Amino acid sequence: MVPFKAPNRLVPFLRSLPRWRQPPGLSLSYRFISGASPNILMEVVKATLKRASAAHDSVAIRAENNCYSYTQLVSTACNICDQLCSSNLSNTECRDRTSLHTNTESKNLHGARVGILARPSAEFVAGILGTWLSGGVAVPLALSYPETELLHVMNDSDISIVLSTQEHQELMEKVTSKCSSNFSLLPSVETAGNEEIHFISNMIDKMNESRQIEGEDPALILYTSGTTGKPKGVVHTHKGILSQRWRESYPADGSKSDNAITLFTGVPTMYTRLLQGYETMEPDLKTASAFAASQLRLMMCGSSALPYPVMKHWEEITGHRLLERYGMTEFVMALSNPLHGTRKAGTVGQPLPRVEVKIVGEDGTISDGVGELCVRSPSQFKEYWKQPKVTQESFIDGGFFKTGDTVMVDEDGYYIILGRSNADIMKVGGYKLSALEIEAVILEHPSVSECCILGMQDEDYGEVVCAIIVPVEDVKKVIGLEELQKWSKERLAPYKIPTKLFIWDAIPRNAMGKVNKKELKKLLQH
Ligand SMILES: Nc1ncnc2c1ncn2[C@@H]1O[C@H](COP(=O)(O)OP(=O)(O)OP(=O)(O)O)[C@@H](O)[C@H]1O
Repeated sequence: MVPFKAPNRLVPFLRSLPRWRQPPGLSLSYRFISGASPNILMEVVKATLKRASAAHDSVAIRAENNCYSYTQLVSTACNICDQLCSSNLSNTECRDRTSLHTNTESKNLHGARVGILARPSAEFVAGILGTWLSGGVAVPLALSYPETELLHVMNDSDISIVLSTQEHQELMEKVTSKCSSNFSLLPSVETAGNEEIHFISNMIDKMNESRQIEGEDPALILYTSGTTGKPKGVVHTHKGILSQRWRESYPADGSKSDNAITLFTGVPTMYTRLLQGYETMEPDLKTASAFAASQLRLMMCGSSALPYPVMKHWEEITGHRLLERYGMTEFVMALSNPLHGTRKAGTVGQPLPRVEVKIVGEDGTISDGVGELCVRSPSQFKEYWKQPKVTQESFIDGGFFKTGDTVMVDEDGYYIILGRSNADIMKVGGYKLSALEIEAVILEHPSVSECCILGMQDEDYGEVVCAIIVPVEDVKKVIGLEELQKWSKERLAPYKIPTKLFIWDAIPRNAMGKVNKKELKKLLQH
């Protein structure tokens, strides 16, 4: 459980990266400059540059046992910017290819898309910064994507150039050649000298004068996980990213060193895997791992429902009650259990500051019961890339985004995610059932390791409740349908009890550890 290295003070732009870009192994520290006006060139980049200038030696990123200073990060980003602006981009109006060092304003990719494929590393962060410096729009590419998925994202977002590291060079050269984009190696982040420090302060002056990029301009295109269909490109603006800036929430009381790792965030599958790893450890390693985890300030979880047994087990071992929250690629975070106060299992807490929510019933009216969650937030995306119709259909009056998730609010005002309206809400003989509710109950069974509930088509009932179960390893007796029904009967209403059961070795999951239920249904129905 120990090997994760997590951010202690997060640089805000990293918060905007997809969660598969923030796994264990990457940590960074941050002290941010506040009070900047929101409508000038790339506030996040500027703040990082300022930080580099004011405290060039302080650690910006820790990854894979190395520390990288702000100066190292920024000077590499500047090199990348140079590299991008001097590359021969086929579909980019790169007006001027003069050196960035001599003329910042004339260098601009004018919103050309730059794909970035690299492990979570200083190079990845420098790639994002360098892209923004050059006036490009960053499109992070998932390492786990097979070639077809990469091609979908690259063609869809019309990527001009892909930045990647040597280890992925062969693959990416092949893929880029198939979609007529260019390939370029990301330089490694290395030590910078005093000249660079001088250069950085010049850069800040130049950027302060510049008005090339406005807050409303696209900064990032994040592709959704593709749990419910082909991944869509979610366009985030510079202004939207800025609105996620973390305040100085970590008190500078000297109780922790600057380099202390204090925070970890993961998806439920990561915690499940960490717990599985923990179970196989020798006692000494178990103790050391549990202690190290207990020293963190905060541990969070999101992206799909956190099974209660995982939450409970994690708390028993590390002392951390996981803070569960709810977000989407489209607006990053919206609902969260509190930092201080009660973290209620099975809920995702309440709206974060400046986030407004509505629950809309099937008849389109505002409901205080069960309905679709609609969200309006300052960190909201601008549009789906090249999908104006889908974008338009995704909002209701007043600019509230339709999440497609069915929710309800409990007696304390905490939100409960009942699931994706089109995949997790089953219609069984006139009842509407939440697959997530049933999964949560079955996961409590001691011989169940993973569970997925699906509504399978049925002539009589419309749908019937079907369970796919992965048994815990070395279980003496694999659970059968009879035992499953007995367990469920004591905990669920009769119409929620599964009537079909599949026992599998593993449940297929995407890069985010999520199950594509639509695909699974198709598979099972054939
Ligand atoms: N804490 C949570 N509990 C339950 N579900 C969650 C939680 N956090 C996020 N989700 C689910 O994840 C969804 C957002 O995921 P994301 O933006 O990564 O794309 P995706 O929905 O998985 O993929 P796609 O949009 O391509 O189908 C939410 O709409 C919600 O269904």
